[in-house]
Amino acid sequence: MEVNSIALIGYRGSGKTAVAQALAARLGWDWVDADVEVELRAGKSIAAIFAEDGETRFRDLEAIVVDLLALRQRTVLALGGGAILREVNRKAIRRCGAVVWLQASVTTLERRIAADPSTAARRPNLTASGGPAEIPRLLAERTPHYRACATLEVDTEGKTPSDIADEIVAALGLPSRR
Ligand SMILES: Nc1ncnc2c1ncn2[C@@H]1O[C@H](COP(=O)(O)OP(=O)(O)O)[C@@H](O)[C@H]1O
Ligand SMILES: O=C(O)C1=C[C@@H](OP(=O)(O)O)[C@@H](O)[C@H](O)C1
Ligand SMILES: [Mg+2]
Repeated sequence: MEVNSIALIGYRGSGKTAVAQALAARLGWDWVDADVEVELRAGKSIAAIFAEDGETRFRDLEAIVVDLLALRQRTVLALGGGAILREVNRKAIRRCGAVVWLQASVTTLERRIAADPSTAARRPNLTASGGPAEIPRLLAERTPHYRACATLEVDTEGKTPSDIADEIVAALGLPSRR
């Protein structure tokens, strides 16, 4: 099957947003971030949606956005880390030509999340503990879903987003502009 769209999945901090931009530049495609689209629809940040309307409202908006974005052609789609939680989203994601699971260790995820200035607005606590403590359990819970959706798995440890974009282009056999 010809690959005419790519979805990036993986835990928070795996690099979906950063790699989507690098990958789209290689391919001459558009890129889009599901979290940005949710914020535009809600007219507020993800942290504000969680605080004022609750996580379920965020997940409902995310499902609408995923359904629409999965129809795009020549687009790299950066999903939120929890987009794979709903079966309806997993079905939509599988409609993309390729689904790439970006992987990193818990330590690396923790470090990237803590250093990212967008974390305060985009990554509210998902459990009562919140913070780094929730990562190992949620990653373990979500891993079967990432695995079930992915058509390609990429280890991001020690690689830059640019390296990772090159690796994906090569693995999918797509023509690169570089
Ligand atoms: N391969 C990488 N190596 C080092 N830092 C990275 C890498 N990928 C992403 N980052 C950084 O980690 C943070 C989270 O990346 P982001 O792309 O927002 O992840 P995600 O969208 O999967 O949550 C950002 O500050 C980003 O610049
Ligand atoms: O893992 C999650 O459930 C979430 C991940 C975030 O996206 P990133 O994976 O881009 O950080 C964002 O969608 C929201 O905070 C929920
Ligand atoms: Mg992101």
